[in-house]
Amino acid sequence: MSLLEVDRINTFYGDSHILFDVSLNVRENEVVALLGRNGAGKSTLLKTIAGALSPKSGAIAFNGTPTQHLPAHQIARLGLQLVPEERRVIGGITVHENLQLAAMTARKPLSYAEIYRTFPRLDERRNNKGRELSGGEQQMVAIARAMIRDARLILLDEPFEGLAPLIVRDLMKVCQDLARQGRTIVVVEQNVAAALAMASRCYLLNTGHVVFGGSTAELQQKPEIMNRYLGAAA
Ligand SMILES: Nc1ncnc2c1ncn2[C@@H]1O[C@H](COP(=O)(O)OP(=O)(O)OP(=O)(O)O)[C@@H](O)[C@H]1O
Repeated sequence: MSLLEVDRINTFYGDSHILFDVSLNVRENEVVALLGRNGAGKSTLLKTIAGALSPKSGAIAFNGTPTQHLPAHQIARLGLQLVPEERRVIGGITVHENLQLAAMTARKPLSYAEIYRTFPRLDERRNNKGRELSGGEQQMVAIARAMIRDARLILLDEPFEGLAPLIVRDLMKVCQDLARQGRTIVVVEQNVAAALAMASRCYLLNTGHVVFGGSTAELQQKPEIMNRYLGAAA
């Protein structure tokens, strides 16, 4: 059974129709990439899955539970966490306090030791304020917050944006380790090479339609699709 099943959803902003009959599925322990040009609808799709937006039609099931009519906080409690593009690390409190805040809203929080084992850099910086962190460290806090809430499925919206290549490499490894430890990841990323390197499957969106769904190896063997829908980014 799939951990996440999205079946022909249609999402609107007011009168603007953004997602058209979008379907996808994600199995446990996978890293799945969502690719597409700016404005293709990738963030809208993540927000719809996380319950921040409600689809006008279609169905979403997380771990067998229909979620398309549930509010975001209830979906989060089922074990699905969205790490938004803007990261939302609180600048005036320390790294550890940011994690404590996340743990407070968890049903069964993970131990801090486990988080700091995954992110030794955050252990070193645990007493630093959020605003003192680099972009990469802030992204680590954002992912660590989803982890501490013991999320089974983590949706990452452009996690590598603005980060140096070495940090991107470290974060890619963390994401793959999380999948090996039993978590599942859906990642939206403009850095197509990084996304394809860490994911086993991918979906390609174009103006709100899924135009490809399959293994990353399969996509890489179709340069015409890569060029047509990803252009220079590929
Ligand atoms: N709050 C909003 N209100 C109205 N339209 C929106 C809103 N947010 C996004 N859109 C529109 O929805 C479409 C899809 O945007 P979305 O952010 O999902 O794309 P994306 O693939 O994630 O692109 P990007 O990489 O630029 O974030 C775009 O045409 C965008 O202008």
